[in-house]
Amino acid sequence: MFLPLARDSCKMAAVLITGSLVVGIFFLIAFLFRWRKIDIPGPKGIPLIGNALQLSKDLPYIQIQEWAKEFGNVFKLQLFREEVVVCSDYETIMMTRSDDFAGRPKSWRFTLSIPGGDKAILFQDFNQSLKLMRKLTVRGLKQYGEASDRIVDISLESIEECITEFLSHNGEAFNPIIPLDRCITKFIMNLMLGENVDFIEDDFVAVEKMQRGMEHMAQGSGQELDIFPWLRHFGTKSYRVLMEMNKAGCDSCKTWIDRYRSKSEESNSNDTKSITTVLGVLLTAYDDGLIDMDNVNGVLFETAVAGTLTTKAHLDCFILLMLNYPDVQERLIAEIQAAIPADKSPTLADREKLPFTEAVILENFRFMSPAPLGVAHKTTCNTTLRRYKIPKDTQIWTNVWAAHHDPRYFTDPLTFKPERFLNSDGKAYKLADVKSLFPFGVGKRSCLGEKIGMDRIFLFVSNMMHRLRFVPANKNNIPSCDLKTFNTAITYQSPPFCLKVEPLDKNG
Ligand code: HEM
Repeated sequence: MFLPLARDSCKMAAVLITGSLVVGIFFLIAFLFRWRKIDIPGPKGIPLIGNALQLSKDLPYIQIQEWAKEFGNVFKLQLFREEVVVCSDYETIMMTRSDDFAGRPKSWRFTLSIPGGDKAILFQDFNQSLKLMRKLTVRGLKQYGEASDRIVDISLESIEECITEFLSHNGEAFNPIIPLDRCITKFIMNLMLGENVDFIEDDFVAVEKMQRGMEHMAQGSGQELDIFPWLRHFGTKSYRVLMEMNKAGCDSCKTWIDRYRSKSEESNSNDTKSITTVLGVLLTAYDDGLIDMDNVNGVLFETAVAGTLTTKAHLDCFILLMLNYPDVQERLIAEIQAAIPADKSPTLADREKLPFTEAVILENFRFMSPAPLGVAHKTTCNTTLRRYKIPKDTQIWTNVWAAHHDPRYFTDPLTFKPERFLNSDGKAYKLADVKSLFPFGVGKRSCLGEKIGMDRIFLFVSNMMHRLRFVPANKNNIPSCDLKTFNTAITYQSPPFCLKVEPLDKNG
């Protein structure tokens, strides 16, 4: 009685299992191939992987510029399951300024590794919470009015320390990157915590760890978690590394908050909770129940990283440019020495007197484009770009480097030529006037540290060139400022190099 029934059930089970497997495989293939949904031309990729392996890891912006020549200034890349729309010229990039393009794609590797995940700014999607976090951070950075003088003071203090360290080598060769890094990090720490909270060696080590972690991820480490987020449930090695990064970041943020709070209590006042520090503003919002600790940690982490890596890339390149273009350096020195007395330090009020200095800074921004591919955006609704329909949630990349090297806007674009930013009266253009130059991004997600970044770079360049001259350690082997020799990971990192400095006396 039971035997035929058992055989039937076995058959039934076999049919069900096979059927489920077939359906499962079908859905898996459909999921992996994700049938093309955006009708835009682009380079042909290989099944499953798309163009991921064709995209140069070190020079993606140059590779993308080459594809743009073949497929146009709006084209599509397929990166595993993800379709990415790339904009490669000034006009198209300007079209992405609207709210339609102000989202951020979800990146699991960044979300997992950053304290607060995507609840801060850089990786948060376009929503009310982002607007609040941007507003609070801008208030904390306080870049205007009297607070701007404070930024100059703390900036000059860290630059002075860097100059002293450079000069302490007494004409011997040294690697400038560590003192430079320290100068930039100390400034950002002061902005975040206030000058009352001491900057200690551990802070420098912590920020450096955060920077390295971000660079590794930007270069692809943990990428498989973006493609297959479910892998995180299996505790893979990448996942564990990202979680360690997250923990280290949270520990540093906690230390900073504890130090800040105890300084507040020590002085028995609200002095350190002043609205002119990023952490002060965030903690007030936290205490008022407007935001949670993930928001606070996330902004601390992002300010520490976004505020240092980009400035460092720019200044690192500036030093290399001075070694490679000694005529430009001599003209800079001559301008600064003539305009600023030897016993004074250049300040922001001296900008008008230093047009060539301003032009060198703009040309450095154009020449190197510190974030050559910007930071990926995402469409917030179904929209259009030129003649193409772009669905909601599509990733958008902007090739800022290509736009900054477009011969229609910048003649002889591969040459470093600061004069291009001087008008016929010898005055420098302002960044806001040069529409085709946008190193800080465009639209609703543009950099909120733009003013601080610009002021700080001006103070660094003018004060350095007021006090010293950069000289190659070996005149027959000058370190290259060719970006092809640099690592690219959101921003650049030059290979290590050495130089000498000469102090400038009153006559330069
Ligand atoms: C040379 C200096 C700097 C450069 C070239 C630079 C460049 C950029 C770029 C290209 C973006 C992406 C814009 C986009 O998505 O369209 C960005 C975003 C951002 N930057 Fe900067 N940055 C600099 C300095 C700073 C500083 C000093 C801070 C903070 C103190 C800062 C904080 C941020 C933040 C929080 C974002 C995210 C904005 C958002 O997603 O809404 N940056 N920056």
